[in-house]
Amino acid sequence: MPRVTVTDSSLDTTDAAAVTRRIGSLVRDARRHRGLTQQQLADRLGTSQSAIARIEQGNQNLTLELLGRLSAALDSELITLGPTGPTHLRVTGGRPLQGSVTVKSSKNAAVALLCACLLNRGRTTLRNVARIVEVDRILDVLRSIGVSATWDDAGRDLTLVVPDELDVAGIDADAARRTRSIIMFLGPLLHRAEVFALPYAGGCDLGTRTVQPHMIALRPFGLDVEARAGEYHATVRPTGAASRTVVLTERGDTVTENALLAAARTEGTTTIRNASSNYMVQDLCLYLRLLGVGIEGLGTTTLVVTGSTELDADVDYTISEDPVEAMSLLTAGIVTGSELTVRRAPVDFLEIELAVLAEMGLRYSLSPEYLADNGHTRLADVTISPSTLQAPLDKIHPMPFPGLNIDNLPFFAVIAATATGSTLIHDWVYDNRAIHLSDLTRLGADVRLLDPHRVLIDGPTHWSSAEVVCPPALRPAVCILLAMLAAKGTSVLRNVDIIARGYEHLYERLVEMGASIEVFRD
Ligand SMILES: CC(=O)N[C@H]1[C@@H](OP(=O)(O)OP(=O)(O)OC[C@H]2O[C@@H](n3ccc(=O)[nH]c3=O)[C@H](O)[C@@H]2O)O[C@H](CO)[C@@H](O)[C@@H]1O
Ligand SMILES: C=C(OP(=O)(O)O)C(=O)O
Repeated sequence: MPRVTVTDSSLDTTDAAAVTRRIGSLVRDARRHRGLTQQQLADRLGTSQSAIARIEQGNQNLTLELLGRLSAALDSELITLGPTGPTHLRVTGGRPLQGSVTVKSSKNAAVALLCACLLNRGRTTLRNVARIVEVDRILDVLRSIGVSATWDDAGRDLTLVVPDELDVAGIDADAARRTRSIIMFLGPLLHRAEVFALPYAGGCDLGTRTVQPHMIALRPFGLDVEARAGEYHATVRPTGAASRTVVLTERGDTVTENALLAAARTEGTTTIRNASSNYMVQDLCLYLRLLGVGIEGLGTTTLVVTGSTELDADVDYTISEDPVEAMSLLTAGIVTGSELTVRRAPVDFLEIELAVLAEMGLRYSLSPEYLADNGHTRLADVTISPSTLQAPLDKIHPMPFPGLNIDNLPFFAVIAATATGSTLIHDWVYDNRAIHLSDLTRLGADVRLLDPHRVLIDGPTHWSSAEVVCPPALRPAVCILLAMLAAKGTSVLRNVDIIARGYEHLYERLVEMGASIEVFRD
């Protein structure tokens, strides 16, 4: 959440009216972020709606006392004295978890759908949106170009309305540069402007992640992109073709989504070959169908899209459950030897993972399947029991869906460390993700990096507590936390802010299942 930071020097020089206006806009953003109306915030403060309106417009003198009450009412620090430090965790492990936990909706579908709303002239309501930093970053970017985004009172459903004219030049470049998903603005924006610029895409530190497949995929739609001075400079020259075939050079998830977003508002038929059929792509296809886009081949590697230049529908879409969250929660239970139920697990996208775990000796049962609220994705409750695990005979490696999900691969490292024998984990996809797994040695695991893509893990591990700085990558960071839950004694995980990029209330939910995790700052 943005906040005003007051230092001695800024107090001397800052124009008071400008600060009041800035705080007013922070109050408005924080209120909307919490899904509150002005009246609801006024009720919390015991004041009137018109007083809140004045504060938000920067027309109200603000005392420190009032700021404190506003911060408390919004559960958000609006003003800080000096820079705030990073967040750390103190984890006392070595005890089993118990009970049940419900999987939240996926980060990766949420970001795709937030980009997709740019195609719709009507209202988009996304339901069951995960409250994670990655969503906030895309929302910051969308709002900066003029999109209205409002949370409902419970803060779960998000309504997006896109204006006729977007202010692409006013884009919040800071927020944009911190997410890779900004690359998915190319597909929708190519319908809106002939020339535009976007900041370079960022994201986790996983080594080089190419954007070239996106450029190749969007060329048949007339998009030409030149990367210079930290920006993608896009030029669009409509091709006039009645139909087109896009052959993806990589079966990537976001590149498939970009091609879908471009095809959705392009008249005629687009055939996308070597398409990813992963979970976020399926969520996106289901949403686009609600907008009136024809899509055949859902769940396969050939998608045939019948687009329309005008997409104007008021739609509600409920984002499906996150297979990577489900895998994270299952891993928490497995490595702590727990009896635990993970509810609403999208088994559609966990089948290989569960089959590998069964081979390793995991005892688990599945409830009868039921459908997610999107009416499509198969869910089940997975109950795991304490099990003695053996290393698998073959290496564990990811493949595009329906293979083992690359984002689930790091969790197999922690699980393999608890199993007897040697497990080879081969991450052929990312240059830098496997490297972060060697941090598990700090907690006693025998993890050998054979080369940047392969780690050999010998178990079982006698976990020991340690102090570790969080790796700068989301999944490996969570893996270290889960290993700390397995390790007897008190561990400290430093600089955990990255975890909030993709997980909502992870620590609180683990604590509800019996984990001992304390959040602290320096
Ligand atoms: C927002 C989002 O949805 N992010 C997901 C998406 O990122 P995203 O779609 O951005 O993934 P990338 O394009 O970075 O692809 C991941 C890596 O795999 C390589 N590659 C990919 C496909 C292929 O057929 N061949 C190949 O070599 C790419 O060169 C790259 O190095 O997909 C990744 C791979 O599933 C996931 O880790 C990310 O969580
Ligand atoms: C790599 C990941 O995401 P992103 O594409 O957002 O960096 C991830 O979710 O693990």
